[in-house]
Amino acid sequence: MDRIARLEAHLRPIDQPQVASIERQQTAMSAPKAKVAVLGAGGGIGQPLAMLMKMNPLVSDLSLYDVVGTPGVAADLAHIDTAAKVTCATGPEELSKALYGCHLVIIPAGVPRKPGMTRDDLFNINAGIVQGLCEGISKYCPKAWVAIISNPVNSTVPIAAEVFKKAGTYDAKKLLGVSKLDVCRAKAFWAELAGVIPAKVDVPVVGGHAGVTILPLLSQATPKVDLAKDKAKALMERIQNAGTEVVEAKAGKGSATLSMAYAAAEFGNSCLRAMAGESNITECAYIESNVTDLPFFATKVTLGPDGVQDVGSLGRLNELEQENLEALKAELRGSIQKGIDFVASGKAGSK
Ligand SMILES: NC(=O)C1=CN([C@@H]2O[C@H](COP(=O)(O)OP(=O)(O)OC[C@H]3O[C@@H](n4cnc5c(N)ncnc54)[C@H](O)[C@@H]3O)[C@@H](O)[C@H]2O)C=CC1
Ligand SMILES: O=C([O-])CC(=O)C(=O)O
Repeated sequence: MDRIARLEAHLRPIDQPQVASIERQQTAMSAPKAKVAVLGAGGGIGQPLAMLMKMNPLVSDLSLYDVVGTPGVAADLAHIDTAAKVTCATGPEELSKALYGCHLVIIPAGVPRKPGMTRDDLFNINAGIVQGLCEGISKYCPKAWVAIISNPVNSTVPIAAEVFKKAGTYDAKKLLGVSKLDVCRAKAFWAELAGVIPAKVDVPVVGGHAGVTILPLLSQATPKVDLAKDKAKALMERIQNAGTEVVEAKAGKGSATLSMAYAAAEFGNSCLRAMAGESNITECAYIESNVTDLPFFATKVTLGPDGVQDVGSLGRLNELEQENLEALKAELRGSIQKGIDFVASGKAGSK
């Protein structure tokens, strides 16, 4: 190769993948550093969620925790050439290591449904798991935002609140039940109906995260689609039963994992963007609320640097939605109380 050819080779413009990789690294370098923990990282949701968080440039440290299987997931993810540094911890004696210094903790730990079960049937196992993990959070990262995926969300979020209250670390603005998958489903189904791409769709979903407590506000969906009452009712029921649709299709092999991982990664990204000071970040989330007479309720919220900044109102409901709102209250109230009573009873010992 002569001198000119060597010089040309040296000056050859870098290719697209290289540019993308450099841009990712630059974004990550200029972004605030966030440590994110996934508790239940070895599971059906935990693994793809951990991968999606590994790809998020706002994450500097990704902490993977589970009672089993974490080293394999961590070794695997550590070979992805993104900036987030992966660490892993296994079992309660390593929980402190997993949580120390975390800004955001996402919890998909616990058992999933099998066909024929309700989410509430998971309470007996998952309530204690969430309680134990939240006791750890109150000790090792009491200022972290906490996003709870473990079912039954209608009860596990009140459980977390009670644990934090007992420990004196409760900040209602930073405790978020992840109901985003209901919004993803509502958007996917509405987009099909409206004949547009889901990115152009908005559908608020309020209430809770189980059966009839899931209340999609189709009258407020955009773009507008004129739906007869029976069609709107059928679509509302499809959204309410969408989790069961997946449980049945998986026929005993668990519940939604990939769509949930996607929803949680998007939700986590919103939390990190808000934490970093970006404004106008909105999500639907199940939080402590005074929008209704129930102590916890999912609505649209605006996230700010310190957690929930504004809680959206319900807006105008049509007759069908108003009927459903009244109908869901008894079940949701019962699930909330069940969570509160569980912690008060001291049934699950602290770890
Ligand atoms: N909020 C929502 O929209 C959704 C919630 N879920 C819920 O998410 C939970 C997890 O579902 P999958 O990932 O499919 O279940 P999975 O069984 O595949 O994974 C759960 C993981 O949690 C781990 N785990 C159990 N006890 C633990 C503890 N004490 N500390 C840390 N990790 C622990 C298990 O070892 C396992 O790796 C279930 O409760 C499910 O109902 C599922 C889909 C949607
Ligand atoms: O249905 C389940 O058990 C899991 C879940 O919460 C969902 O997919 O919405």
